[in-house]
Amino acid sequence: MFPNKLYINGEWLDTQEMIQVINPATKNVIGSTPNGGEIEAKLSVDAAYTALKEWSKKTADERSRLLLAWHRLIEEHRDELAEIMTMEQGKPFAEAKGEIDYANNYIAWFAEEGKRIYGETIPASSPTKRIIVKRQPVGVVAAITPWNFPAAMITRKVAPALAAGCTIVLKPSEETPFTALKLAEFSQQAGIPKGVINVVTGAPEPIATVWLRDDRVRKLTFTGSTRVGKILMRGAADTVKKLSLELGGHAPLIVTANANIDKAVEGAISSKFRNAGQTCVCTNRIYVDESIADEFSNRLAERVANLKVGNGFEENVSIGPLINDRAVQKVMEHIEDAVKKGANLLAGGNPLEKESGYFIEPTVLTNVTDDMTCMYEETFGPLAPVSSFKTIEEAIERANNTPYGLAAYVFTENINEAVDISEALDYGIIGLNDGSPSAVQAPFGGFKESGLGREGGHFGIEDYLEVKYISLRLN
Ligand SMILES: NC(=O)c1ccc[n+]([C@@H]2O[C@H](COP(=O)([O-])OP(=O)(O)OC[C@H]3O[C@@H](n4cnc5c(N)ncnc54)[C@H](O)[C@@H]3O)[C@@H](O)[C@H]2O)c1
Ligand SMILES: O=C[C@H](O)CS(=O)(=O)O
Repeated sequence: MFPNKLYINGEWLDTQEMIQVINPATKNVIGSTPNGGEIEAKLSVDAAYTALKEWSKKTADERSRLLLAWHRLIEEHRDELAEIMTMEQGKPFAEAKGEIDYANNYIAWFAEEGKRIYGETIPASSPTKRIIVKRQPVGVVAAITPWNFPAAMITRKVAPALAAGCTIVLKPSEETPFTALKLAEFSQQAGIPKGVINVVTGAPEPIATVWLRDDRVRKLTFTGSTRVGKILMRGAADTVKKLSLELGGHAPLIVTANANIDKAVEGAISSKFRNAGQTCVCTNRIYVDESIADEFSNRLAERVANLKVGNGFEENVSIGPLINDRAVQKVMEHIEDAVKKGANLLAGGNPLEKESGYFIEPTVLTNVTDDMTCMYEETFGPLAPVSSFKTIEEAIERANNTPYGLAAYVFTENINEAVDISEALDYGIIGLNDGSPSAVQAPFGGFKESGLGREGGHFGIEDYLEVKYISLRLN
């Protein structure tokens, strides 16, 4: 079930050292993958660079047909892929199936988008000149991805890269390598030629160092923490690589006095507790108008208390385990810090010894103030801190007071208020009465220290293209 070899140049390779993979719901070892290093990292660039010439010369139709063949295999094996994902990442099986569909929709979207890489002609100032603008593939792309979306964060990069005519070397998270390797297996079965996609599992630093230093790698695309994003940004400078960075977030959710409270509660549940609160766009702090703060908090706590926590394969489980012990500790530190500073615990608040997995109760805190760690540090767990505000201006100022700028949420039934607040928030993604804004058609990405560039939609292929113009002088 679990692929346990690297995928380089169409070959499945072993290494002497292996890295164990744990099921976070049981802490059992479910398999292991090669601990690839410098040698494998260089081999992967050799393969991608060799494959680039043929792959970039294929027509957009040819590349599209191969991407759609890959899409069909993923569709056929959706449940198998979802089972692997729940085993290695922990999310509920239904969420895992949803992620496979979401990931696969990126492949379908970019299989078509590759056919719309248009150029243009520009009127020249001389009658004997013509100016022709072309977009061409960047070249070899290095991709490094996180554990929280083991499929979607990969296809959101691989699909546009291949559609644009690039080839790619990919390092998935050491926590969740199997989904990536299984996707690679299906890409091979789909007929995507050797060297176009290469997957190197292993410790991140040695692999990234080789890729950053290799000037044949012309672009780095990274999804993960802002801390690591900054390390990679510095490393990419030496060879001036193009960069796409999808980094951390700290989403505010604003509920005004004009909100539909039931809609706001459901929006808070979906934006906060998806993937046990382990998404980059999860609500991290909730600001509620003081006139409805108690009513909102009590309804939210009532819903949260009914969320079932457990192994992702159990029926009706909404909250799976966190990815590891450090993640549980971080959430507990945020809860303890807030309570010590005066927050009230309205629901949850404890680790759960279920099957000895990394479980924690979904938690609601009220009477929260901005000096509490959870109000400025990414929690990345099922903790909903609620703070009240007096004026809309105050809410906007507090919501924008962060180095992050990925997602924000606004709940109000007043259209003028909705537009005013949405336009004043410094975030790349605004959920307006919508707790689940992510969509393959839309330009996903953030302001400030949440990243550079956009993934998804027609914006998402631009970052894999170079623009050149040809100045033609006629006789
Ligand atoms: N903006 C987005 O689209 C998005 C999506 C998912 C996750 N994230 C963010 O990712 C974080 C959680 O994911 P994570 O824990 O996997 O993040 P992480 O930064 O710890 O790891 C991400 C990837 O980087 C690798 N890595 C770690 N240290 C590295 C180094 N020194 N050099 C090179 N690579 C290194 C890891 O092996 C992994 O593959 C959160 O901050 C979350 O907000 C952002
Ligand atoms: O964790 C960040 C992902 O981008 C989540 S999603 O795209 O909103 O599903």
